[in-house]
Amino acid sequence: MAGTVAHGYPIATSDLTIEYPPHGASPAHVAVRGLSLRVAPGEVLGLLGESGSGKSTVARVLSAAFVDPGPELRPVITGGDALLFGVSLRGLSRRKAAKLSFNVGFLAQDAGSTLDSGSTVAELVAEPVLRREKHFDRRELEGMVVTMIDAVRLPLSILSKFPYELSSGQRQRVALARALILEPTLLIADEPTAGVDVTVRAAISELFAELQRDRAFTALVISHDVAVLRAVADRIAVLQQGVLVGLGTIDEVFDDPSHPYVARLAESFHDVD
Ligand SMILES: Nc1ncnc2c1ncn2[C@@H]1O[C@H](COP(=O)(O)OP(=O)(O)OP(=O)(O)O)[C@@H](O)[C@H]1O
Repeated sequence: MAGTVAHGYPIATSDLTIEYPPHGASPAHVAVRGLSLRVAPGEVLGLLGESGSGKSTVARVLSAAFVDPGPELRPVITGGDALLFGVSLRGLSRRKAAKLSFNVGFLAQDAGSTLDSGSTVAELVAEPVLRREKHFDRRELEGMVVTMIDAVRLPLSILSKFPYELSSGQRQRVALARALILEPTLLIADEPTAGVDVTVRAAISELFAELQRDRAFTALVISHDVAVLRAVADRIAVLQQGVLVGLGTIDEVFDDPSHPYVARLAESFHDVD
């Protein structure tokens, strides 16, 4: 990619360096260094790496135009660039951010377990639409909510329930419905199976893959779980200590690991196979 960033890709980063500025007694911290990636339309790229490797930092930078993580968590691009649909995220104007937000959905880490406990499922799934357009036609919205609940394979009887009345898998399905109701062309999903019982993780991954096939959205899926990425991702990017150490299909990356960390990962993965 030689330093230039391609236009038209849902996600393109070029030599991207991301830093957390100094905060109180903590010095500045470079969390991602020189990351160059492209995600093609309709592709699902999995971002894999151990805890602290920089996965969430990438997600935060890519979604910063729509979700402000708060001053302590706000990472800054200090080198290279990141583009969404050809729009640079460095010095993004409000107008461009608003325009991008029509195309990009974000599924935050723990989205299922942080649903507002005072709202019903119907209200929770309708909320992103009403946030964008306060006076959206109620009848049409009801139809959209029902379609979405059906799409995430939940029974309609769940619409009047509150999050605490649901299982972890059901809550995560509600979170997915909220992320997809605005029909984003790009979805950034940070650990879509976090907070979900181990027994239903595979079901959530399969549901994600099915929804992606039906709706053909592009996605960046962050996970430390190879099984999740095997179910949903076309290619994976492996991060270690903020540096890209592997990129390709899962088999390409693990069958020919050019980096010792990836080789170790591949070994541990084959052990459990
Ligand atoms: N708000 C912050 N201020 C300073 N440093 C931070 C901040 N958040 C994360 N970091 C540091 O940046 C690095 C990358 O963290 P990040 O949360 O992106 O990792 P991760 O791969 O998503 O980890 P996990 O899988 O545990 O969520 C880590 O070294 C972490 O300590």
